Amino acid sequence: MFKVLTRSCNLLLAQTIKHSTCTTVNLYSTIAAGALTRLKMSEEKPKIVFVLGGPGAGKGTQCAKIVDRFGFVHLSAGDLLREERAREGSEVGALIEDYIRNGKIVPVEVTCSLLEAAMNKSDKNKFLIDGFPRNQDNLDGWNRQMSEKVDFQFVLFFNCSEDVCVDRCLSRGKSGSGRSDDNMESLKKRIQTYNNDSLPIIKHFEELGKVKQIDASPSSDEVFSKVEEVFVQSGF
Ligand SMILES: Nc1ncnc2c1ncn2[C@@H]1O[C@H](COP(=O)(O)OP(=O)(O)O)[C@@H](O)[C@H]1O
Ligand SMILES: Nc1ccn([C@H]2C[C@H](O)[C@@H](COP(=O)(O)OP(=O)(O)O)O2)c(=O)n1
Repeated sequence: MFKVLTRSCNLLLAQTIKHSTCTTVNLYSTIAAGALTRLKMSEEKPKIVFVLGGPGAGKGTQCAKIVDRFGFVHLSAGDLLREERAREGSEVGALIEDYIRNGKIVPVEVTCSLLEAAMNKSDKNKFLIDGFPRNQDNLDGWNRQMSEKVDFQFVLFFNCSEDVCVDRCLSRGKSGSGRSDDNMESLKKRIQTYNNDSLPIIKHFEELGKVKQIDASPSSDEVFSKVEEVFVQSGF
């Protein structure tokens, strides 16, 4: 993401130009101009879209389609937490499992660091941040650690009734998601957390005029046609 290497190459090229013959200077100038353009592009802050909605609303499903159509990188906070939980030697694995199983939101220090590391690993400049920020702690941590480093675009909010969300999660569990929270007991807590902690965050972004709301109850292709409109209208 942040191309320090490009900067060094550029300096090297500038020094080479100083000590070269005229023809070589022209050649190197052209290369240097290219390097400069790349440097300028790489210095642009990454564009961020937050993707929110109830558990099972279809966030992951729609993100996969947005990646294919618009070239975003999909970073799911839940997936990153599950990966970290499964990583051998992780010091926070047990903590993550406890939070996930009980439908609670993992402290932001863990989640935000995983998100930042995943962004830094990528050479792309457009990110869908799925399932984050999910409570005030998530939002405050993001504002402290990341908001200055990114170019926030909007919140894509998949709105869906509780019954549809529950049905989708239970079917996902039955068809072998292997998730320790796709069961009725965890779901009750996840929905409570969503209503109490996540909806106020969506409301906060709404007050800032930053929410693009989509009805997530139709088929996934129908939902995506609305998503597509939002991204095209937003210049992607
Ligand atoms: N529009 C839709 N209609 C019916 N089922 C859907 C739709 N979108 C997603 N699903 C299914 O519902 C489940 C939850 O979707 P997922 O994208 O994993 O949701 P989330 O990321 O919001 O938890 C999955 O099994 C998925 O295949
Ligand atoms: N910002 C986040 C996102 C997810 N988590 C944890 C708690 C959530 O219940 C689980 C699962 O989240 P995920 O986004 O994968 O799934 P659902 O939207 O709930 O279907 O991960 C978290 O602690 N903090």
